[in-house]
Amino acid sequence: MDIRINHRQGGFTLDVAFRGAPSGVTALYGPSGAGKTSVVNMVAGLLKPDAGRIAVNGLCLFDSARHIDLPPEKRRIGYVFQDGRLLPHLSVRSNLTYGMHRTPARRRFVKFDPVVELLGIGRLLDRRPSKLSGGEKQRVAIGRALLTSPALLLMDEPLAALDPARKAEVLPFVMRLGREFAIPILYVSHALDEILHLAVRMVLIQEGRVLAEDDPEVLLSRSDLQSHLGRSETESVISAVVDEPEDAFGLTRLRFGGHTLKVQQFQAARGESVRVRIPARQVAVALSPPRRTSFQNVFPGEIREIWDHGAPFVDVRLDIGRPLWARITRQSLSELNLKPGRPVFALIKSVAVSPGPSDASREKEPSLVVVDA
Ligand SMILES: Nc1ncnc2c1ncn2[C@@H]1O[C@H](COP(=O)(O)OP(=O)(O)OP(=O)(O)O)[C@@H](O)[C@H]1O
Repeated sequence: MDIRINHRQGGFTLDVAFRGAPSGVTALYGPSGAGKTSVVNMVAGLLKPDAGRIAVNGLCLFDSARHIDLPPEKRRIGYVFQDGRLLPHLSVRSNLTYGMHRTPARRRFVKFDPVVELLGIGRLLDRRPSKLSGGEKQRVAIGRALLTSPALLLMDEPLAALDPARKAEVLPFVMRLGREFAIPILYVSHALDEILHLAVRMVLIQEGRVLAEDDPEVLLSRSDLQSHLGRSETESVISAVVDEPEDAFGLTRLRFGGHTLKVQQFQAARGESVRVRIPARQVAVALSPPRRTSFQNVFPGEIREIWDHGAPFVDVRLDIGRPLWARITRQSLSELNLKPGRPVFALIKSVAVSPGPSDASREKEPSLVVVDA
């Protein structure tokens, strides 16, 4: 993706540029009113930018300098809206084929049966949308968009209208999309949980501007972005792989950057990719390797940054091969004389594990599992 947009609407100015990931999910994340839907509508061709360029997979959709502005139906884009927008008078099957027949047969690379199977909607084909649950409607809407064989799938908060149970029902299907179809997905959300399940890349947008674009793991480790992430507490996100689903002590062992992280056993397959979320308050710091301790996870590292946000505690960013935040009191900071560059040991207590976006083996519900070790 090559997206560069300048646009004014009322008192709001949009001035964004980002590239996104060539495949998998790129998340557009930001607070309400940041301009996310406007960006997606401009990529879809529903709203015309004042200036800029929008290209996807080598196809130029809009270029103000070259006077290119393809109409929506020529853009090869699938759009999944928050509210599904199925055609009420048509069956599920006809809603699906309606999308398919919009694309000429020679350009169709997404086939009906695999989509129906992937989304688990085979038994719904003869029903009308009014006889579907919210989660089922969204799965059909995703199927309809996919069956247009798009070069890019736009998903604007596709889970936002669903209750937590329906959200958990649909999320695994979206996860599978990203890895089973080589179609890049631009996914709008203001739920970090969703992004950590799905996104290989994250574009942080605020007040019509891109603040940063990177792997979510990297963005979430940056202290300068913490106040823009809408999180109530500092935490680190580390990608890891399941090394041993159940060891001799009934723990699951995860591997990242040469380290082994032991967590309470959860259902996982060896080699599965996961994202581990570690709240800063679950990490302690020691100057020497603690002996005879109940902490299972102790990693050597170095202090990189001390982030003082004016509270009785400070957040310390460690480098243990990956960035890791620890929350300590001001008293500990002073007594241990902690400073950037100082070698230390990180003691991790509790973490939460969720399936990562690149994992192709997991079919289970991806709710976060909170585990202690
Ligand atoms: N037609 C319009 N005319 C004038 N201003 C508009 C118009 N449409 C949207 N805006 C303004 O543009 C800004 C960006 O809106 P947009 O819907 O793109 O944000 P968003 O990040 O998608 O928000 P949300 O998460 O609430 O959907 C907002 O300040 C909005 O009020």
